[in-house]
Amino acid sequence: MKKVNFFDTTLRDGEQSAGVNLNRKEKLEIAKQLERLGMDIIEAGFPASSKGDFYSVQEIAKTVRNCSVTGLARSVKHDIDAAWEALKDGSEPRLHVFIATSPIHRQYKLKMTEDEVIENAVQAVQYAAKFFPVIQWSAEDACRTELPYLAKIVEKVIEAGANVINIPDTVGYINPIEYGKIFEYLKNNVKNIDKVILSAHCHDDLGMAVANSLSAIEHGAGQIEGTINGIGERAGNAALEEVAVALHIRKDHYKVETNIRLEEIKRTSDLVSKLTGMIVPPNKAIVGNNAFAHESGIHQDGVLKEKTTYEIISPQLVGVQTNSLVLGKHSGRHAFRVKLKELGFSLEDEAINRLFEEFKLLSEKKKELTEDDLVALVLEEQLKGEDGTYELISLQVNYGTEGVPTATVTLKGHDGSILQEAATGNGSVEAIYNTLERCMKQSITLLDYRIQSNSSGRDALAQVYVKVRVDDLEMGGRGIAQDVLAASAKAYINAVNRAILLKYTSKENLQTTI
Ligand SMILES: CC(=O)SCCNC(=O)CCNC(=O)[C@H](O)C(C)(C)COP(=O)(O)OP(=O)(O)OC[C@H]1O[C@@H](n2cnc3c(N)ncnc32)[C@H](O)[C@@H]1OP(=O)(O)O
Ligand SMILES: CC(C)C(=O)C(=O)O
Ligand SMILES: [Mg+2]
Repeated sequence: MKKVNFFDTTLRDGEQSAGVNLNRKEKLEIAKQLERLGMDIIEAGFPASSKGDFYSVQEIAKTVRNCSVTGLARSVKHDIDAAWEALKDGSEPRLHVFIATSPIHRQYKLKMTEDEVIENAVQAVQYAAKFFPVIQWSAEDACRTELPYLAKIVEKVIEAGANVINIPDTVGYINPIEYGKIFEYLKNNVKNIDKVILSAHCHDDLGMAVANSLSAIEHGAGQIEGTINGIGERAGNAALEEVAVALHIRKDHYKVETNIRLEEIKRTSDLVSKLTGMIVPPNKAIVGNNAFAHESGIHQDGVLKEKTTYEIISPQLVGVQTNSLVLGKHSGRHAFRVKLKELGFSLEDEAINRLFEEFKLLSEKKKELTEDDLVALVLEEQLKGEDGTYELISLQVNYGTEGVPTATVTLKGHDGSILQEAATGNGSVEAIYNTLERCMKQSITLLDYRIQSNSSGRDALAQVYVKVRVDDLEMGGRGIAQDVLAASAKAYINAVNRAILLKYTSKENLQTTI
């Protein structure tokens, strides 16, 4: 099977992402991980561009031994000299020299004629060949270059000693069919093209970088350039992890192999994201947090019955521990039941059905329900199951910075009677507790009150723990609700109910602490 080389430019083109700046240590750490990932070539930087880049490239070239390390240079002696100095101690020093070939770049940027660009490119390659065993030459903006001219300059640089010819889509302009045609054209119109490796370097301005890279492979490219997570100048480069996994999953179609150790992908992505500060969108293919998450009931049911119904990539293949069934408003009973079991609850069907209804109601209010939310739901259900004396029917709190907080509570008593009271307090919680005390006609002392968010986010459930003394008995109670005041009321009622139960029914098995 034909082998395709992977050329990673996370540390060069990737670092050209607006706002990204990696120091030497960070670059080295990423380079080592790229080596573990099985990259064939690492473009470690642009040595002539700054002292920092020079020393980073040098250190990476000296450290990384299992892949070829390269550095970028313009077609000027100074850049090539700097690259040689930085790379000469590497295991396979390789130069990446480039010049723009498109009419727009020739005319406006370089201010050179067609012939001057060719002369410049040839001289640069000839000069570099004195030092470097391997030279990659790139036609910047190749995809907006006249094809006969592109073929002409490629032929000349091959003659001058280039070993790899890169056809970049510098501005992300091309589409897969057109890109394939460029490779075909060069194969048919350039002398000695079969003596070099053709390379693809795609940008994602129109969202086609990965598709274009795959098309290049179909049309003879032996090397693919890109970055981890697709970071890079403007909209970024082709995401190498996507190309690698596409080649693996669709081996039947592409029929090529690579050195990439797919199980290192997630780790590499996480590291690059952490060190560059470029956050991976949740829906990003392969490495996004949602890439292996199923939210809708029908999909979850399918995946539970047979993973391949909705998973073409196994998460473990790319180093993700497991897929996940995210419970939200689109989820169904199958996934709900499995999740509860995973959390250690063995519940009767009836309880599950009851909980599922509550879960659906809650999921209307909350985007995603976390495991903590589910535990809270079950515990809440279990609290309800206790044969308590009081049950909260309704709660109304009046609070304003200028007024006195007032609470109105309706409770159902042990005999089914409805109790309604109102009272004030220094704060809303105190007003609620004063009102409850009045409803319950007991002397209750609040000993402890703790509140915590059950998960993260604005819509997290509130969990309140209280400790009360009813007569001489101390008892803990817990309440969970979306609103902190409702959770506070529930916790208080729960504690009192437990104290009463313990006192009058001698339920020894009731826990006194929570
Ligand atoms: C498509 C790409 O990603 S190419 C790589 C882009 N990466 C970078 O530019 C990052 C690093 N760059 C830098 O640090 C700086 O641009 C440097 C150090 C390379 C050059 O800085 P300066 O000398 O101040 O030049 P500046 O960047 O303003 O302009 C670039 C010059 O290089 C010329 N140039 C651009 N590409 C090439 C090339 N391949 N070969 C020769 N000259 C080139 C431009 O025409 C311009 O020349 P001019 O000064 O005669 O007009
Ligand atoms: C330097 C070249 C290869 C480049 O990054 C581009 O053209 O996008
Ligand atoms: Mg680029």
